[in-house]
Amino acid sequence: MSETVSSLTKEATGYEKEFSSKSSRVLLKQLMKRFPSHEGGDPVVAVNNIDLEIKTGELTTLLGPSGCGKTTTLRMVAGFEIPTSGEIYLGDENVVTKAPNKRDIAMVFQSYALFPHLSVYENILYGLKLKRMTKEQMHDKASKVVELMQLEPMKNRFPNQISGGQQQRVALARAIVIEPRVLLFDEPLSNLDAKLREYMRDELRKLQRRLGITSLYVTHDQGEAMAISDKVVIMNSGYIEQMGTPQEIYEYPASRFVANFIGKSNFMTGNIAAREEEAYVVNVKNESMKIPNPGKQRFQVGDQVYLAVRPESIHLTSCDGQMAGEVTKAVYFGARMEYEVLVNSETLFVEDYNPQKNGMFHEGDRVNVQFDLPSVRLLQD
Ligand SMILES: Nc1ncnc2c1ncn2[C@@H]1O[C@H](COP(=O)(O)OP(=O)(O)OP(=O)(O)O)[C@@H](O)[C@H]1O
Repeated sequence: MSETVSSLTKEATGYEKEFSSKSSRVLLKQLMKRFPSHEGGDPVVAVNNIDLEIKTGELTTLLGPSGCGKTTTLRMVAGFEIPTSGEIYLGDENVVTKAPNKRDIAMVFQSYALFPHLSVYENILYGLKLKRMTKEQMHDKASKVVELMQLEPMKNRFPNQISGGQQQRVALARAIVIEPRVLLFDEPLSNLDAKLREYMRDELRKLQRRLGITSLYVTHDQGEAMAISDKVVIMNSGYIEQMGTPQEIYEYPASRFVANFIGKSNFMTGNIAAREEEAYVVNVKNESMKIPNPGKQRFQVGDQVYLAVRPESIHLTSCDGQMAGEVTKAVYFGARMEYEVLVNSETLFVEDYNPQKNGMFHEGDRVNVQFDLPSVRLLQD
């Protein structure tokens, strides 16, 4: 493992200067993919008229449950799948009709897809053979990437003689050596164990930032998406549910689907009782709560809404609170406590990240529940 954990991104090698001028934005316009049904039923709409822009140098992640259309979108950008309709721009050029190898894109796969009969160095050199270059230029570029990715000690080994993490670094080196305009990642870390995965995730992000490569990344792992992305795109049944920075998506989810997909959330139903300049008054069961309005929502009096409350935005106290409840479950995790609390016949999930200071409660305890009102979100669906 020592070779694997040596940093991918040591001091600048000068390579990044050559690279950065090649980056460019990706624009998807009304992109759609419909697959014919295999069993004579309705066709499958895998991607449903999506619009998406990935700015130059940004890393955007497609995140969503299995079957939501992430991989199909990525494959259309790569040119492996032909869209039913819509446009794909790389820079200012619509590349929809271009073959994959003419798009100036490189892809990193979950399976690494290295050539087993070629050494690490030959694998990296391989992509350059398709370019019009002298041997000297090819070796110059390959050597720079070997240095950048710290693959020198293993450059003469074959893929089966290095670890999974090292193989993925070679796959990444092979992708960046051709200096593509755009880098595509299809669940690149899924085959690695949890610790290495986290390490590689951070290294990959550092490298991507340093080289400024416009990147589109597919994962179903929300932690990975939050950690590496400039923007996260949440997909659901072929649609884009929401896109934004990780913080926007977490703090301002646009729907219950997003609030539940990124992190956990409690949902309580309520009715808008009054609208004030800076807040909504919402009736929840027999209580009334004043929720500060962050300015993005427009509800009318009488509207039914869902109050989305993150588990860490609910505090338990033995003193004053907004509602009374009973602890039905209490689990100690050291750095945090997790509780289930029965309030007005609904169970709320609560996390306390400072239990030593805030005090611990036990199953059966009567508690008062305090909501951190500025972080409560009102959602319509
Ligand atoms: N070649 C195909 N023929 C028919 N249907 C397909 C084909 N490829 C994908 N689909 C369907 O299109 C939908 C989207 O699939 P896609 O692989 O893009 O989802 P995904 O979000 O990447 O899922 P996962 O996380 O499981 O890889 C699914 O319903 C899938 O069954």
